[in-house]
Amino acid sequence: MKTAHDIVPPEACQSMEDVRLGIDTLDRELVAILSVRQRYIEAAGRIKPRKDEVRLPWRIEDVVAKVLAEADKQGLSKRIAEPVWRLLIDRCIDHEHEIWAKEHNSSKEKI
Ligand SMILES: C=C(O[C@@H]1C=C(C(=O)O)C=C[C@H]1O)C(=O)O
Repeated sequence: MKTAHDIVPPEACQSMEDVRLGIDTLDRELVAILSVRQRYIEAAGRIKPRKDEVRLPWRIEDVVAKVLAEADKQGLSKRIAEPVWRLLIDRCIDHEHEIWAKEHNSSKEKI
């Protein structure tokens, strides 16, 4: 399997095959990273004691601000980064709610 080390750098691409191989390779890495992010969300759902702490507006803004600062440093468009992260966080919070409910209902059953 090709890795990020084998692909043609974007500026050196000469064909759509080069471009698509680069994108498909990076997408696999993004999926791997996002699946680890999802596991941190699952840990949050397990650790947070209260349901009303699952969505914390101050932390959402903190995450987005850090992402936008990094996007600026690394040359990622804010017009791509901001909506992608806001949707990602929104879906992560839905997932965290599901985990929170499972974790907290099953611990009640044990009592
Ligand atoms: C993981 C957390 O829970 C939520 C999920 C967030 C995320 O996906 O980054 C950010 C804010 C939280 O409402 C957290 O509070 O840090």
